[in-house]
Amino acid sequence: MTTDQLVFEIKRKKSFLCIGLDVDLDKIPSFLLEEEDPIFSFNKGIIDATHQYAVAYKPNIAFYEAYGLKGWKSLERTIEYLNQNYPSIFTIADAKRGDIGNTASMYAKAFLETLNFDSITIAPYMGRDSVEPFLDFPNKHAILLALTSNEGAYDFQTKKMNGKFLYQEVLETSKSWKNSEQLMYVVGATKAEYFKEIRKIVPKAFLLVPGIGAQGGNLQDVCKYGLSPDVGLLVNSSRGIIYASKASDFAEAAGKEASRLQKEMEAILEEWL
Ligand SMILES: O=C(O)c1cc(=O)[nH]c(=O)n1[C@@H]1O[C@H](COP(=O)(O)O)[C@@H](O)[C@H]1O
Repeated sequence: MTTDQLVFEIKRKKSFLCIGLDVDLDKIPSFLLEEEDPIFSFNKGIIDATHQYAVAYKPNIAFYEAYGLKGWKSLERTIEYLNQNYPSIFTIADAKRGDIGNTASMYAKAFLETLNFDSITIAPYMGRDSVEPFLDFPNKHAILLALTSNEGAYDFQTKKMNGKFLYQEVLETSKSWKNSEQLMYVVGATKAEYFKEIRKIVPKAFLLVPGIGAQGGNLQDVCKYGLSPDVGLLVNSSRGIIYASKASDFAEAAGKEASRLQKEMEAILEEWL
């Protein structure tokens, strides 16, 4: 999907909500465990109940790899279901990959071609050749970890290098890479005080913002300085939506929580656009 198409969908749906499909078999309703593919059944329920409120879905690959071949099959079915039934939804493989060039090319093929996601999250610390293979695919995107939502973000990302924070160096340097217009960046909602500086470096780029809900980040704080002229935000919630209820009404409860966030986003967009 092109960035323009994503912006169009955000304006059409009045939403920049991304829903994280981080499925844990210990947390889904027990009746689903009797199904042939409980993870896919859960995802299908969540997607069907929330798609009108969201513009993106982000399965975190760890939650599928944890279940071996079966988990990988569930991931494959989930992305196929999204691509076939909701082709205007932006899809993110939250895989946090990063390796030397020829290996990066195979990761890119795996997620952007074989599984056919629109984008993938990437750890940028191996540098240019570890990222550029993901940008060789037209209309696909690499989402670089810039300033992450976790406490450990302060271990390296806010350390100074050449007088700049490491996350600033990631943002600035990556702008010079081939096809850099296909880059997006992860910035945690728990780091809202950094958005003003970040927008000075990447005024237009899309930011994927996890950390609202379960991690305590706040949508209003993110939007204060995080919005770009064309919105430029995808705000993710995983546990806060998909486990809104752990009973048989899980899909309905997820729909309600997604709708609540969409309405909050609509009010923000009305003022912004
Ligand atoms: O790349 C990510 O999506 C990510 C980056 C980051 O800085 N923090 C972060 O929480 N994430 C992911 O975003 C999701 C957050 O989930 P919840 O805290 O349940 O909403 C998880 O899949 C995390 O792995």
